[in-house]
Amino acid sequence: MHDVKERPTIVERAMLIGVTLPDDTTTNTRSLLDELRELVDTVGFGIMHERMVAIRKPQAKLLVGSGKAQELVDEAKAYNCDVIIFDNELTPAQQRNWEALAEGKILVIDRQEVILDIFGDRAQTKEAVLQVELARLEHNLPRLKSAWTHLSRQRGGGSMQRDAGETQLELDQRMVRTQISRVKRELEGVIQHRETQRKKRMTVPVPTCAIVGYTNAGKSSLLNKLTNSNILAEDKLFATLDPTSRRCPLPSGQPLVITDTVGFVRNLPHRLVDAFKATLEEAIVSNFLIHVLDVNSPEVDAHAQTTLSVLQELGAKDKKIITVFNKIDALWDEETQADLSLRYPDALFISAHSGEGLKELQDKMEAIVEADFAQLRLLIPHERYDLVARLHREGGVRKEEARDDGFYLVASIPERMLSTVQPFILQNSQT
Ligand SMILES: Nc1nc2c(ncn2[C@@H]2O[C@H](COP(=O)(O)OP(=O)(O)OP(=O)(O)O)[C@@H](O)[C@H]2O)c(=O)[nH]1
Repeated sequence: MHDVKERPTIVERAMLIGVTLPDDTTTNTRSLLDELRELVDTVGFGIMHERMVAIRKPQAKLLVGSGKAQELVDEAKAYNCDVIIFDNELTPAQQRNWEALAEGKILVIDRQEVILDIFGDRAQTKEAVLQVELARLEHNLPRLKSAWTHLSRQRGGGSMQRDAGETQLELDQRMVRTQISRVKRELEGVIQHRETQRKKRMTVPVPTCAIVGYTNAGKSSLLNKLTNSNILAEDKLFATLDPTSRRCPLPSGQPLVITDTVGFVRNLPHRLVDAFKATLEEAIVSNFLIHVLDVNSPEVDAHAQTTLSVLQELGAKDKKIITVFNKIDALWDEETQADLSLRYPDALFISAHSGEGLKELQDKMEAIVEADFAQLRLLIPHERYDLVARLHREGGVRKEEARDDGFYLVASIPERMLSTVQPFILQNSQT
């Protein structure tokens, strides 16, 4: 777009603002800003000043009253801030009004934009990259008149001209709409490809589990720990898995595929829930979930709530969930554990670092797979009793039932034997 011009300074000095309403009882403002602070740190901005503001009623123009807004802008200037970041969501008009109030000298954004930026940096698969691009374009479209479009543009030193004429604005809007259509088309292709891959994977019904939870709870660490403790020879069957999915057989030899998912954050912008559907979709289609919580977080209940409500939005809340409180090695307050055990009676306490509690976790995982994975049943003819004997030797048979027409075995097939027994798998059999 030709209306991009150099911005004189690189944005790096930020003022954080959290606005609360009287009925805002979900969590206290201090912790709201704690989280925003972490997000802003992640994008590499220095935080010069923070303010929490309580208001009675949101104002359409600036969210807070004009007098208060002026006071906050003056503070931002006094602290030499280049950017004001709101924990609250701002409408495009409010964003413009704030920037006008700061005479175009201060960039005004909200946490959604910060999250978009972080997700943009983390997107790895082609689909995730496209999804983030789409979310960003849709976010920018109603803000085109604004002085700046995006943090990364900022950091690169460019920005969008504030005084673009109406015609130029319309041109820009059309261009963004065209880009949106292009990205959507590309996405359709990628999604179709993923579906085909997944169907291929489903032809051998191996149980799957997704690790979900708040950002920084230790999901990736847990996946690594579980995987390292179960080193397995290369298996071509799963060579096409998404990079975040790994084979992770249980100690009994029961095959299992575990997927790491994107970390949740409070008020995950809706367009980002869509954007990361690709990763989260693994949670929807998996057989069960491991919900990881940081035992040391003072906001652990709010985090649990956030994760469960996003799962609900995705239609995955009725799945079996194993709740684990991670980082028990770093817990200094024993009362916390006692209190959490009372409130989350089924939860386990683990440490992805020290390995504490992992055996219990794996036992629970085995129990769920055994109970739920009824479709992995084999019908083996009498004359192939050698195969049944081998399954026994390999520790793979949990239940065996002799039937008139053959042997009926339930679940727990060692991964190395999957291709051997595949012709005998009874798919979707509930009998
Ligand atoms: N003390 C301790 N620290 C842990 C443990 N597990 C993870 N951590 C630390 O917690 C931080 C976050 O861990 P990750 O595994 O990256 O967390 P995540 O949930 O995958 O984070 P996102 O990728 O942001 O969603 C890292 O600094 C880990 O070293 C644990 O059992 N004990």
